[in-house]
Order: sequence, then C-alpha cells, then structure tokens
Amino acid sequence: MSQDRIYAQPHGAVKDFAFDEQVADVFNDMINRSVPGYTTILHTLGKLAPRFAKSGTRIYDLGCSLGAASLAIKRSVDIEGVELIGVDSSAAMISRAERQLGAYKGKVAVSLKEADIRDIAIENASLVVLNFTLQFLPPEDRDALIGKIYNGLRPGGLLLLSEKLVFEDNAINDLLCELHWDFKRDNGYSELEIAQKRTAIENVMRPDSPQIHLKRLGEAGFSHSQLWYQCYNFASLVAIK
Ligand SMILES: Nc1ncnc2c1ncn2[C@@H]1O[C@H](C[S@+](CC[C@H]([NH3+])C(=O)[O-])CC(=O)[O-])[C@@H](O)[C@H]1O
Ligand SMILES: O=C(O)C(=O)Cc1ccccc1
Repeated sequence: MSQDRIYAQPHGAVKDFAFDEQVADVFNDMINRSVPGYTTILHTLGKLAPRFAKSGTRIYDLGCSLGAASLAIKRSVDIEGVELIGVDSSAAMISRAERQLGAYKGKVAVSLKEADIRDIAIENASLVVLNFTLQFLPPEDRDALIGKIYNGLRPGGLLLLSEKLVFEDNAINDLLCELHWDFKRDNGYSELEIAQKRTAIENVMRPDSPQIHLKRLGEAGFSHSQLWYQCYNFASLVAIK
C-alpha cells in the first residue's frame, strides 16, 4: 500500500476532496495517519460483531471504502448464515475492496455494491456500521438515513457510528483541532499537507456535534445510545434498537 503524498506539493487552487483512484490507492495509509483511534475502533468492531451477528440476518457496512470494517467483521464472526453487505459509491474503492475481502476466507458471505447509501434498502439487519461515512452526506439527508437504518434493524440490533466531531464551545473546538493537527504532524504530514487537506475537505465533510448525533439517534427511535470512544475530535457511538 502506497504512502499518502497527495497534498505534499503546492496545488494552487485546491480541488474538493473526492474518493477517486488516487485517493483509493493510498487510502489505508491516509486514514491510519489522519484518524486518531481508527485502529481501536476496528478492534472494538471485532468484539461487537460476534455479540450482535445472528444466523439468518444481515450486516451492513455503509461507506465501506477498502473494506477494513467488513474485514474486521469477517474475521470475528464465525457462524454460518450471516450476509454482509458492503456499500460504497466510489468505483475505485469497491474494486479494491473486492480484492481485499476476496482474499480472506471465512463463514460470512460478503457482497459488495457500488451504490449511494441513500438509495439502498436496509432490511433484517443485526448490525449496521457507519464508520466515518455520515459526515460526507449533505446534512439535510442525515436524519432520513439514520431513520432508514433504525427501521431496517431488528429489535436488539446495533448501529456503530464513528464520526469526526465539531464542538459548540469554540475554545474546546480549537484545542481539539490543534491536538488532531499535532497527531497528523507526528505521523509525518507537513504543514502544507495539513493546510491543503483542510481546504479540500471543507466543503465535502461537515461534522456534527455530539449533541446533534445523540438527538438524531433519539429522534430516529433509538432508546439506547452512547458515545463509547473519543480521541480529540474523533468519536464512535453505539445505538441499540
Ligand atoms: N452517499 C454515499 N454513498 C455511498 N458511499 C459514500 C457516500 N458518501 C461517501 N461515501 C463513501 O464513504 C467512505 C468514507 S471513508 C469510510 C472508511 C471506512 N468505513 C473504513 O472503515 O475504513 C471515511 C473517510 O475517508 O474519512 C468513502 O469511501 C466514500 O466513497
Ligand atoms: O485528514 C483529515 O484531516 C480528516 O479530518 C480525516 C479524513 C480522513 C480521510 C479522508 C478525509 C478526511
């Protein structure tokens, strides 16, 4: 897997960030060096998946990228009769995910679809994963997606929702952003790379506050929801139907 050097040279006018071939090629390196807690969250997904997966049900990985969350599920769920559906709107991501997941033999049947997660049906789900995907949907489409997930989950089913966060308190928001940029510096990104990536994602990735996430989950019908992990301005929540 190649190193992310996408924003290493001056770009002049920085284009909006897109999940194209260039990004897909370096995505594993990019997400590991950019998202504090990414490995911890996937490790914990490997603990959650066998607790919630049931034979005769489906698991959805929405915005699956290269299939890292699907792989964590496939590795940890050792029962027959579970169907894992990975969905991503990027053709570049789906073709690489096919290769990565095909190489691992397990009991869970995996099918990958190139589709918009706003357009697919969600049915008979024991587990739904939104690992850093909701933040890329237009804010006005987020309530409907969480509602569709709630309706598609079986009673007792789990939603794992990981997101970058924004904080209502400006002093706290600035401090946690600074700590995230320190994390990126420590992982070898230059000031130019950090600044250009920031411009590129400004219009395409709009984080919500923890309060907005919990309110949205409650309004969708989830009566149990909790933030279970946070590192700086990155977090993961669980919600149980
Ligand atoms: N409307 C949409 N429909 C389908 N896919 C979408 C949509 N919008 C964005 N995506 C897809 O959501 C993914 C978000 S990355 C997820 C990481 C992964 N979950 C992981 O566990 O490694 C997170 C990040 O880059 O910060 C990309 O692959 C997009 O193509
Ligand atoms: O890189 C960043 O600054 C982020 O906020 C996380 C991220 C990771 C991968 C793609 C887009 C954003």
